Amino acid sequence: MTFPRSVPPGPDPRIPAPVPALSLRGLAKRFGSKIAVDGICLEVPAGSFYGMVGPNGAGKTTTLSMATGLLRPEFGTALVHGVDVWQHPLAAKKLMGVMADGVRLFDRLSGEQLVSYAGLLRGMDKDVVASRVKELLAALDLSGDAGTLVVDYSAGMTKKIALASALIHAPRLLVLDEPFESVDPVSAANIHGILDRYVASGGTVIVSSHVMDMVERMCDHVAVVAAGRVLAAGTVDEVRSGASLEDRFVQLVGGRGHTEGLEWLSTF
Ligand SMILES: Nc1ncnc2c1ncn2[C@@H]1O[C@H](COP(=O)(O)OP(=O)(O)OP(=O)(O)O)[C@@H](O)[C@H]1O
Repeated sequence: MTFPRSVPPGPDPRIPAPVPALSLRGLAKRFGSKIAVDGICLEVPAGSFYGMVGPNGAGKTTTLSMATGLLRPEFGTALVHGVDVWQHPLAAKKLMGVMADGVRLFDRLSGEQLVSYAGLLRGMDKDVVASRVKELLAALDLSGDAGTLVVDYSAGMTKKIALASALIHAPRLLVLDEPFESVDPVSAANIHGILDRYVASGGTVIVSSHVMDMVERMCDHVAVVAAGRVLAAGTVDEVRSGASLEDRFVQLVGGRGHTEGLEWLSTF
């Protein structure tokens, strides 16, 4: 008599593994003697809402800049949906929408002109660009300031117009460095809604943020980065492992700084 053989656990080898939206392999960057990014490896699953958190100077912006073709890595590779960002930058950039932190916009254009320019630069039809610009400005509550020069926008408005420019070509992957900084709560909720819908329809979002609470509410995956390395990465539940993300973050990153030596602050 023969017994049926038990099926070994694990993925079916006949089904190819899904290609991650972003795959970082050993990315590294030094500025002088400062190691900003120390061989970061990260897989961002397609269709995920991925948060990258870390203390000031952790290497988040440097990592995202290397991942999106803005800063050449010293070592390592970045693949967007399997396309090497540094070997095939045009193909990779077609798949991405990027809102970088601290990169200057063409701020002598009006908001409407800037977003239109972003669409036309990507070879989009001008009528499609015009209708999408209108919809994006309305969704981000910027219709009333469509004709205002970006140089005269507030910090939050500038974030929103940069986001509109990143969305205009309907990319498969959105990389947003600090998208909520300076943005008011109503606009933040609007942006959150837009991003949720985008992820629900199959897009992937990566956001860097310092706001743990927001990342915990918004993201399904998170990576904690410090000193240019990934300390923990996975689903939000895996990373926080029963604690709040903020507590887990403090635990991983090494606790709060000491405040001794500031006695003079209470001598007024
Ligand atoms: N252009 C540069 N020249 C010299 N050092 C740099 C440069 N850019 C970044 N660094 C250094 O690299 C390290 C990582 O900086 P990075 O901006 O990537 O951190 P971050 O995690 O984005 O920080 P924050 O949360 O404060 O924005 C820091 O020590 C920073 O001083």
